[in-house]
Amino acid sequence: MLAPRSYTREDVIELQVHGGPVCCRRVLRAAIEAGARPARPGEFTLRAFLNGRLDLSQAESVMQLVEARTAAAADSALAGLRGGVGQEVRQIREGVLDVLVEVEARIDFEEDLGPLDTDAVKRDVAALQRDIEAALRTARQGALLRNGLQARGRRAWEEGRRGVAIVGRPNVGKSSLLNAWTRTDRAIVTDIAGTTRDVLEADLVVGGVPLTLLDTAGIRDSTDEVEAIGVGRSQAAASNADIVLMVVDASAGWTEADQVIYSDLWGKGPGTRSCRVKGMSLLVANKADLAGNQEVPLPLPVKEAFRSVVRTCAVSRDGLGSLEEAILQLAGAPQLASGGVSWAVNERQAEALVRAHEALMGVSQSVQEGLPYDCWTIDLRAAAIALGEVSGDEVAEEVLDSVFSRFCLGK
Ligand SMILES: Nc1nc2c(ncn2[C@@H]2O[C@H](COP(=O)(O)OP(=O)(O)OP(=O)(O)O)[C@@H](O)[C@H]2O)c(=O)[nH]1
Ligand SMILES: [Mg+2]
Repeated sequence: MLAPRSYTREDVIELQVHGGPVCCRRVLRAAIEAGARPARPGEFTLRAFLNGRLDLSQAESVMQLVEARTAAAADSALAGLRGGVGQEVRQIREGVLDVLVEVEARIDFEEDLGPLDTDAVKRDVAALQRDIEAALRTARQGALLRNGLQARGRRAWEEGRRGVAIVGRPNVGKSSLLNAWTRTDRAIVTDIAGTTRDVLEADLVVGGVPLTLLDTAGIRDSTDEVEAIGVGRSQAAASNADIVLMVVDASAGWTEADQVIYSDLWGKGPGTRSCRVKGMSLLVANKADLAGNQEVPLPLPVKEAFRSVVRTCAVSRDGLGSLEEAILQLAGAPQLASGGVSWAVNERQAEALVRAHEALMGVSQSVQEGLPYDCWTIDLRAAAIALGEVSGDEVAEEVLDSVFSRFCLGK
């Protein structure tokens, strides 16, 4: 007799995914025919099988099949196919496999198992989609960091390439910030509102990440033709930037003019359809030296729109360190430094995450439309395979081929 615990849950799942539905059902059927019995009534699922709650003492041939697959999984591990794994993605994949197992077991054994809890499947799939979205966000942050937050040349940002845009109403100190930050006097600074007329760029390296700062014309309604063109360019820079720093005057607080700019650029807030800013947003309360210790009181939606508020004084350069920290934080640099997202900066992997997400959309649709379980499992399997490509759990084709030719599983 083979001890049921001589294989791991993961091994059987490997069998489940790569052996395909036929193989998986064969294993379950063989187990049942060989006399496997559930320890709890009604628990005649592959999950019970995995958790050792099916009595498999009679099912020796089944265990041999399982062990054959286990050997294949071990082969692939030896071949280094699991190197550089993203733990988050592996967990998502396991979630997908759990759903797959549940659905697949119903294909042949619904009468033993009772109906599938469709609502639970919907909930699980939606949660898995959210997890993938989070992983994608991390991936994009990684890509952002790797490529740098750059925009080279005016044409570059006009064409949609991006950087860190400094926007706000006239005279709040945007140009002074650029000068202080880059330790230059590139931008003209005066106390006349409307000094800056055009987008001005300066390159900077922050924590190893190259940034292109874009100083912009103060945004306001203007009858001056040149200024109005400049304002249009400020708005375009804000919509295309990876990060938008909205600068306000800390000593004046949140003014009506700030609110007008906010509503124009952020609409009903980040992520809403009315929002023109696609990048991440930070609020900079400049002229902190004139504001004492007073915080800038902000309307709640504004507070929620900006991940953080940084106080600066462009004259003394105070607060620039905190500003740099906040930017690196936004760009995901701390995780990158600790190795957490190093897996995520690969375009191919991000593409696989998108594929997994699309496959799960397919599952939701199949559930919604009441399509047969076979349709659900096709997409669930596609999602698992795409995620496996990222986590390194996907075994190479040639390994599978050799397994099929050696053991004739599932075909
Ligand atoms: N006390 C104080 N004054 C500042 C600070 N930052 C800028 N200023 C002054 O504010 C005035 C406007 O500064 P700018 O940098 O030209 O402002 P801007 O936002 O670029 O203005 P526009 O180009 O007109 O949109 C100048 O007189 C600066 O010296 C600061 O942190 N503290
Ligand atoms: Mg200026």
